[in-house]
Amino acid sequence: MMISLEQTGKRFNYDWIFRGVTLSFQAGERYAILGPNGSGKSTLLQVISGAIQHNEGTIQYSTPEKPIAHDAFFRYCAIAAPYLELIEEFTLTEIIEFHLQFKQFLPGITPVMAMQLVGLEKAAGKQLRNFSSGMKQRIKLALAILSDVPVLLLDEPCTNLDAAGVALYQQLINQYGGNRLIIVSSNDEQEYFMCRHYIHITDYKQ
Ligand SMILES: Nc1ncnc2c1ncn2[C@@H]1O[C@H](COP(=O)(O)OP(=O)(O)OP(=O)(O)O)[C@@H](O)[C@H]1O
Repeated sequence: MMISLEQTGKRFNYDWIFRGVTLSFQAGERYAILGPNGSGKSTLLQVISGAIQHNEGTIQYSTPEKPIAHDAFFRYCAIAAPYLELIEEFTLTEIIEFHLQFKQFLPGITPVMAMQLVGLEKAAGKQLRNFSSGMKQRIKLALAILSDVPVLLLDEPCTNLDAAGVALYQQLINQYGGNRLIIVSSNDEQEYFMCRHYIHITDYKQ
């Protein structure tokens, strides 16, 4: 999967958050979107995901075989982000079952394994409303990283994680990141440790 932005810009009301973004995200590569609080990292990631509409320029998604329509891209990507809420009424087992109605796990990964990989197997029957914020973040990461999709979009992936949680995140990426396109929005090196390409959002302020 390749994602190409050409002179892409996003504004809220009269404020341009970024303009003139011309970038190509290549299959198998790992990118970090960097910048201070409020600079627009998360907005750029959401524009890339198609969750919010850009105001100028273009975004194109393609595989080596064919272009991917904007309204089909969601099938090819998994997202973990602070603003994406889990359904609090579900138990951990139920949220995994629900997730698997839309996305498959990587080959060989079972729901029980997914829980074990993030240290939550004992909480299988517990309602998510009773999980701590760090436990919820572990679930979001497992659901995203273990999904069998070619693109991972991670917004501040270590939000609410303690040191053990950060280590788990890094282990999940190392073990299951594979040859996928990964884009991380972050200002914490522990979150983008695996990235070789850096995008500084402040380069796109006009
Ligand atoms: N829906 C919206 N309406 C108006 N302004 C918005 C909206 N969403 C974001 N913004 C503004 O866009 C700017 C960029 O926000 P964004 O969340 O992308 O920053 P960020 O770099 O991810 O910040 P942080 O590091 O704090 O997460 C901020 O000034 C924010 O207030």
